[in-house]
Amino acid sequence: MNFHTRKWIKPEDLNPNGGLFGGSLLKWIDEEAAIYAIVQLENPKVVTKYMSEINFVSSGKLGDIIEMGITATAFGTTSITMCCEVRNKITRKSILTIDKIVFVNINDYGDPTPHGKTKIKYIEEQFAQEAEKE
Ligand SMILES: CC(=O)SCCNC(=O)CCNC(=O)[C@H](O)C(C)(C)COP(=O)(O)OP(=O)(O)OC[C@H]1O[C@@H](n2cnc3c(N)ncnc32)[C@H](O)[C@@H]1OP(=O)(O)O
Repeated sequence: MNFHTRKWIKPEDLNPNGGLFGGSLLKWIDEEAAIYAIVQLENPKVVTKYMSEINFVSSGKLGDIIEMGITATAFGTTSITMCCEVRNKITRKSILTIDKIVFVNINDYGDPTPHGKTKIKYIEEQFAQEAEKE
């Protein structure tokens, strides 16, 4: 799993007890998963359909640097399924895991639409292929 996006935990991200607010984390994950799905399916119109159990493994605190990792585990006809882990960038301690996040590829009317993708696209491979064509 590649960990791309990093966040620096700031005062506005905390809950009243001083730990990282779970709602903030989920908002970041939903956006991260949306971006991942948009890139993989090559369509900006994707929606969150389903999230499995969310395991808040350990808490984040003020000043922590965390990183989010998402990877595709299955490509359906109109859907893409991903798993997610958030961890402390310095200690590598796991903060959260989600086994299954499903996004659906939609058309202009909001209806599920086949995306035609079957495997993970790696940006490096795409650049290499484009360079070969030139
Ligand atoms: C990034 C964001 O903030 S998006 C905002 C939050 N999300 C939303 O507002 C989405 C609201 N939901 C919807 O609009 C609709 O439910 C839709 C368009 C996503 C799907 O409509 P549905 O009628 O359920 O579609 P349908 O039954 O054809 O299923 C579509 C795909 O989702 C999958 N799916 C449906 N329900 C589930 C579920 N509970 N769990 C896992 N996958 C599911 C199906 O298997 C199908 O995948 P496939 O084509 O790869 O086999």
